Amino acid sequence: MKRKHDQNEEAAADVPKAEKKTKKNKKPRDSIAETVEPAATPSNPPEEQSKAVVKQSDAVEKVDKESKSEKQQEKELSFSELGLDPRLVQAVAKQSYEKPTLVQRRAIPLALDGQDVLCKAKTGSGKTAAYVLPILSGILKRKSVDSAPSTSALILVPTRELADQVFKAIEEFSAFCVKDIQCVKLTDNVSDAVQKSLLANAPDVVISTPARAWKCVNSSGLSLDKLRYLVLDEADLILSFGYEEDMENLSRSMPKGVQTIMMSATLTPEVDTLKGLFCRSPKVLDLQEEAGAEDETLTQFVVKCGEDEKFLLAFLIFKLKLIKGSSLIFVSDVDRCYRLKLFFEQFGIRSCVLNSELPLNSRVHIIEEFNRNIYDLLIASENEVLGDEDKADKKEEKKGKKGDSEDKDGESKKKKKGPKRDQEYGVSRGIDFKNVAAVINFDLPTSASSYTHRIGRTARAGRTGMALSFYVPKELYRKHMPTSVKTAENDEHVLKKIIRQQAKQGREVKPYNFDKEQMDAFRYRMEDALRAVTKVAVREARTRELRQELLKSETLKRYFEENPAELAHLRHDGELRTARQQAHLKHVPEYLLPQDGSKEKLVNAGFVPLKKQDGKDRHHKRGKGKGRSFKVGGARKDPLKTFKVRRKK
Ligand SMILES: Nc1ncnc2c1ncn2[C@@H]1O[C@H](COP(=O)(O)OP(=O)(O)OP(=O)(O)O)[C@@H](O)[C@H]1O
Repeated sequence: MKRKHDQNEEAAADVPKAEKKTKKNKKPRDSIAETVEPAATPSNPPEEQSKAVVKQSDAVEKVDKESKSEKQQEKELSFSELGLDPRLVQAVAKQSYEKPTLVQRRAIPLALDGQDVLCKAKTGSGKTAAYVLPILSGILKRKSVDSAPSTSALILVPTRELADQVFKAIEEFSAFCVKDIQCVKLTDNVSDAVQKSLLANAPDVVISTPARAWKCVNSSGLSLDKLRYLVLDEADLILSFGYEEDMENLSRSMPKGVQTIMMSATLTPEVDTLKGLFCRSPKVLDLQEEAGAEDETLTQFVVKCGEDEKFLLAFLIFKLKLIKGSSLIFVSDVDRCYRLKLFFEQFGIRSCVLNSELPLNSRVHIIEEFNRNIYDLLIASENEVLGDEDKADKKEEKKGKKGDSEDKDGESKKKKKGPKRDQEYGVSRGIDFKNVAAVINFDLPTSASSYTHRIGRTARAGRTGMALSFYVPKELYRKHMPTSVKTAENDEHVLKKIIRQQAKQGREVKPYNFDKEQMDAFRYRMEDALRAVTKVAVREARTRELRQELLKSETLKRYFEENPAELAHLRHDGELRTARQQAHLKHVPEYLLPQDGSKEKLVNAGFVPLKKQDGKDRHHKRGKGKGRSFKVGGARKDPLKTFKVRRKK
């Protein structure tokens, strides 16, 4: 792919690096002192020297205080101080956003100033508002002097789900200027004629995936002549979704002087390529590090376990309700979604499934319902559609050939499977799942960047959250064939990359050990349930759900459009019942439960592991009836060290 790099751009891109270097190397006291007062030299008499030292330290303190208060002041900035249109500030207040987030404080003024911005900020940090608000503000300003309709902004996103989400955000932010902002998304399944008519009135903002956008530009449905803003949201993913050609075509159709804003959770070579195609000397905001560990609201754990133990752990965690709030469980492929759902069904644990096979309407509805806390458990698959992001990791880390070829193989297989599924689907990419207490990587992703995107679904916008990932060590891989997945072969290798990448961001991924003895008491139930979840049952479940969802999605679509209230009653977490039903598994007998009455939750994160193994045997077994019960000792303040389960009365 050709790049339009010019020297200016490269120089501009280097600026933040240089700034960072000076920031890192700068010892504030020394360097500030040098500029404030000359250092004592032999020519200065001793009293003068001591006066100078006193002066120096006074001055240093003053500057320190000033820079602290500047930072503090910046932190306390309100939306109304950012220079946005008052109608937008009003809409933001309606959303109950108290203060702008870091990315909003930094990006909004630059965007309002007309600068190209390339922004790297962590997932869930509020990037959508950071570009939507200044663009809407700019459009409103233009409209106050020129009301002629024209498409001013094109927002490109990698997935349909993300397009829906951005569309909703724009609807909300333009609540007080509805007449002045027309927004259209091109990702709905409508005929070309309908799409043309939507674009005929030159809506102010167009949201699309690159493929749709190019199709419309190419067919003259979408005119970019008056375009003033271009946004590439989730820029790191756009090329990995295979939109290279569309992006190149679009870049050639861009009029001069378009202001480009690129948002990304990671800065990959793909982002660099897009920067070359679309940006003029962008201001690069690397806010990932600046957000720093102090703002960290996410706790990350990894659990080493065998392939079947993943099912055992999941059963324990959800049957004993060890997580407070809703959880998003990631698995490696669509079959796995249904295997886990049917497994949960055996124990009466309700869950719903989200994957690329389901119709778009169902997917959107499932996400909406999940965000309304209707479901506690959502099982999602993503990898079978998106293997490509591994490339970025590999380019970055120049890994061994073996791993590469394996992944490429995997990729090509994945691509062959492609046509059946929606290539524009993406669960962990930019979708704003609200109030997710925990992300469970039931199957570890195949790359560190995928991990970043997955865990970004929790701990959003300052809320707390937890990520718990299972990984299978080499020696346990393929030791339980019915539950084995191919991706687990590289778990250890991927985990190393994940830990390294998280460490770069000042985040720690802590190992966590469950008490095997406690787990073993539940093992036979897990095995019973797994035996019932046969390949045939999984296949049937998959077909049945697809049939049901198609029915819900298509046949009922019009009805629900007319009766939106009824939509609330359409659930997606019903039992599929394709596996042998074992009623006894739905109840956990008392003798299996811990003896003490209640259970504590992990502070703010919602998760209470069974027991932390720290080498000391802190639990006391007690004989009781035919089963075992246990009491966990340890500090009460640390919920990681204790857990109690409420007995059924
Ligand atoms: N200033 C704010 N105050 C409170 N909540 C906010 C603020 N800005 C955004 N949010 C909320 O934070 C959540 C995450 O925002 P958003 O989806 O824009 O994040 P993001 O950085 O784009 O994440 P991702 O990289 O995963 O797409 C949303 O629910 C949004 O409503």
